[in-house]
Amino acid sequence: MDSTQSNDNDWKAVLRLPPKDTRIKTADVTDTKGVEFEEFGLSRDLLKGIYEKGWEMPSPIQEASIAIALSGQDVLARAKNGTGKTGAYCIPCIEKIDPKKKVIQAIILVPTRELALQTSQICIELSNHLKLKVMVTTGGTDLRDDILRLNSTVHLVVATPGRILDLMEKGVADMSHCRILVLDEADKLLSLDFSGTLDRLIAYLPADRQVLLYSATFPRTVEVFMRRYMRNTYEINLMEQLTLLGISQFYAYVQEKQKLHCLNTLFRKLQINQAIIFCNSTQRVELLAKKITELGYSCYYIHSKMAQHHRNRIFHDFRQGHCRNLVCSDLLTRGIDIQAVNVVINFDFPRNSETYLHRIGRSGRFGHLGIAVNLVTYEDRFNLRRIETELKTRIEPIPKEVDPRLYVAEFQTGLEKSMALQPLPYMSLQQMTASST
Ligand SMILES: Nc1ncnc2c1ncn2[C@@H]1O[C@H](COP(=O)(O)OP(=O)(O)OP(=O)(O)O)[C@@H](O)[C@H]1O
Repeated sequence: MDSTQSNDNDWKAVLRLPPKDTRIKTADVTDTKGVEFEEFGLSRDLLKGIYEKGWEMPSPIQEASIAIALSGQDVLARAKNGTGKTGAYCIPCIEKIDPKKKVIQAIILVPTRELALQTSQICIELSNHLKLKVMVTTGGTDLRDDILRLNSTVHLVVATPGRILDLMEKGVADMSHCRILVLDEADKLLSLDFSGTLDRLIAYLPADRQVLLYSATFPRTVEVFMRRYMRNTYEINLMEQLTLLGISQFYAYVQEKQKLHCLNTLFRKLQINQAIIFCNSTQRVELLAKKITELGYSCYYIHSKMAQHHRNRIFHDFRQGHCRNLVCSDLLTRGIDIQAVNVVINFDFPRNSETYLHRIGRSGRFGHLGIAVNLVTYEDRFNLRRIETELKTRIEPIPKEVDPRLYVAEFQTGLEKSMALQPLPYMSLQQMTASST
C-alpha cells in the first residue's frame, strides 16, 4: 500500500518541526482556498520534508500550480516576490523523480550562483527523507569536481546556464532522460544576458519534456520562448497587484553628496534587523561599503566581480546573521531569501521597474512586513514617478519616524493586520535629515 494512503498519523507525531513563525503575514501568502499539502497526493517522505521546513499550508502560488505541474502540463506562473515560487516548482519536480532510475530527471535553471546554492539547499531539505541526489553546478568552481560528481548518480540538477551547458557539450551531463526543465526568474534567463544559451541547452533535452516557468516579472521576451518551446501552457498570474502588501515604500529626496549622511541617519533611526543596500555599480558597492565602515557600522559587500569562494562566504555569513548590513549590486536582486531582512535601501535608485520590484522584494519575505527606502536625486525624479506608475504603487516621502509596526517583528505581535499596515503621518526627508544634524 502507498504509504500516503495509510490512515495512521503517527508519522506526523515524530516530525522534527522548526519553531512556529508567529509574525504577521499578509494576504499575499494567506489568501488561499485552504488546500492542504496532503491533498496533492505527494509521497509521505516528501510531505515529511515539507512539514519539517515549517511549511504548514501551501501558499497561493503553490496551491495554484503544484497539481498542474504534477499532471505534466507546461506552466507559466507569475507570483509576487517571496510568496513561495521555489516550493511551487521544487515539490512537483521532486515528486516526479524516481530515485531508482540513476539518471538526471529534472533540471532547475536560475540566473545567479548564489540563487543556485540557495535553491539546491531547498531541494535537499525537501527531499531529506528521500533517496534523491541533488547536484548544484555553477560557474566559478572547478569543472573537474563537477565531472567527478556526474560520474556518480544525480537525479536533480540545479544550475546556472553556462556551466551546465558546458557539461552537456562535453558529453558529461547526460540529459536524455531529463523530462522536466524549470526556469526560475525566467525573464532574466531569457534576457540578453543569457542570449542563445537557453536554445543550445534545450536542444540536449528530450522532445517530450515538461517546461515550468516562474517569475514575478514577465516581459515580452517570454512569449517568444513560450511559442517556441512550450505546448498547451497553463498560465497562472497572481499579480493583479504588483507590489507586496507587506512592504511600505518610502523615498528620501537627496543630492548625491548627501546620500551618505542620509544613510547614516537611516542607520541611527531605523530598527534594522538586517538590511540590504543596493548600488548601481560594483565600484559604488565597494566605495560605499568602505564609507559605511568608516562611519563605524559593520557591513559586508558582494558583487559579481568578486572571487566565487569569497562571494559564497559573504553570502553564507550574512545569511547566518554575522553582520547587519550588506551592500550589493544587482547580483542579489533576484530570488535571494533571507527572512531576517526587514529593510531594503536603494542607495542608488534602480533604472527600471522590474529591478525595483525584485530589489524591494528582498524584505517582506513570505508575507512578512518590511520597508524599502529609496534615496532619490533630482536626476531620478522622473524615474521614480515612472516606476510608481508602471507598478501602480505609491512610494511615499519618508516620515520623521517610521512606525516600527511597519517593519519590526516584535512590535507586530497581537496587532491586527490592517493596523500594522497603517503608516504614521509623513515628514519630508529634508526635515528628517535636518533634525539629525
Ligand atoms: N508554504 C509555505 N509556508 C511557509 N513558508 C513558506 C512556504 N513556502 C515558502 N515559504 C518560505 O517563504 C520564503 C520565500 O519563498 P521563495 O524564496 O520560494 O519565494 P519566491 O516567490 O521564489 O520569491 P522571489 O520572487 O523573490 O524569488 C522562503 O523563506 C520559504 O521558506
